[in-house]
Amino acid sequence: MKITRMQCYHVAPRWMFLKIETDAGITGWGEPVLEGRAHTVETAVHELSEYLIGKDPGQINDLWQTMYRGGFYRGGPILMSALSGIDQALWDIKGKWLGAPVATLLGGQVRERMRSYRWVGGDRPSEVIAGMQTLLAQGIDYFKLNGCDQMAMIASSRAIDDAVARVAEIRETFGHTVEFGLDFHGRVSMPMAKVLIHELEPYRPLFIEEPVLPEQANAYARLAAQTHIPLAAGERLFSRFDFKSVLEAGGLAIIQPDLSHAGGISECFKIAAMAEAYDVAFAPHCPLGPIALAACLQIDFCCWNATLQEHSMGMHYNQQADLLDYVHNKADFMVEQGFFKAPHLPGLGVQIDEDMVLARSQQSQPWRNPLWRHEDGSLAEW
Ligand SMILES: O=C(O)[C@H](O)[C@@H](O)[C@@H](O)[C@H](O)CO
Ligand SMILES: [Mg+2]
Repeated sequence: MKITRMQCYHVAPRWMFLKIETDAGITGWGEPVLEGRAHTVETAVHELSEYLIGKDPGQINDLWQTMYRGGFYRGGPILMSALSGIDQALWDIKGKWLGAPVATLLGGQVRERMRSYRWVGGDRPSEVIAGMQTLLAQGIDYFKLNGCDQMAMIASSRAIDDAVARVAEIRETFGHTVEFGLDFHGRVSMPMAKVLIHELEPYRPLFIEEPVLPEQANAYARLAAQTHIPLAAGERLFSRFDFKSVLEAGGLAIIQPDLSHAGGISECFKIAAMAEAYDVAFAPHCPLGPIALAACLQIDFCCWNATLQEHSMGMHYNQQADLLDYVHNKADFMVEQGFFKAPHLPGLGVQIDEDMVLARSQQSQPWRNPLWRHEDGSLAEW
């Protein structure tokens, strides 16, 4: 079998799908996207395609190493997002060719279902209680919300109190009938993370995500030493080599690589194994589309330390389209009592509505995250 064509499709809300075609008539789908930089990633996919057109798609390991090492420069969000989506599509082809889900090819299932969690509130967390009440009525009791609004390097006690009050209200309203992660989203400086984490300790959130920016990853161990709250990060780390230093330094209880940014199925399967050696849980980041989620689920069902799966159903970014709009086999991705079922179809297990992708790709607008400013006019971390 040989790869004959690779084509990217930009679709609402902010995703990009890659279709890889072969001379055997088998196609594979991937999601090589970096939110807000889709066109840059598309160019990287096009450049990497020079290593793939005419090659055997089944040679995933060699194609991965060639794409990673062949261009001298390696790693980082753009190149690794391009590589990730290509890797996903190659595994989709391999599974379809062999008639098995990717999880089966990677050694088979270690669980019967996978715990998921649902976003509530938006970029500036609001209506969290109402959102949780609505979803709790549907049997969903695991959530994630942004833990704070923008936060100055030395924040006011009012800003700290606002963040803590939101969490206190969750516990006052629901007690411990709900679990929730707090995403600091890299908005908080190290000094303020110490203060916020200390103030949040009594409310026992399930985890605190990106307590500081990835550039401050050396602070995770110090922050962990002051709290019992599990710390999580990883959506802005892009390979085994990024995770290696973080795992060695310690501090993270949960790592959250994104299968569309951190090297795809091939790389994240290895990252999960590295984390297991350090007794660290694996919880793939996935605020993206259905192909990215399908890739995550393949890894979730064959990695013992996979614990929590993010998804974007009803997420605040999903304007003009929601998670399953481009999918034929929607039922395979429905969350039941908070859990995903095991994938059963060959490959990634997602059947893409190509007509809809083609139609919507004609009208898609580029997505950009907002630029936030502090009250003094300086740029704020979003
Ligand atoms: O945890 C999450 O989902 C993420 O922090 C998410 O909010 C961001 O990654 C966003 O997708 C960036 O454009
Ligand atoms: Mg996050």
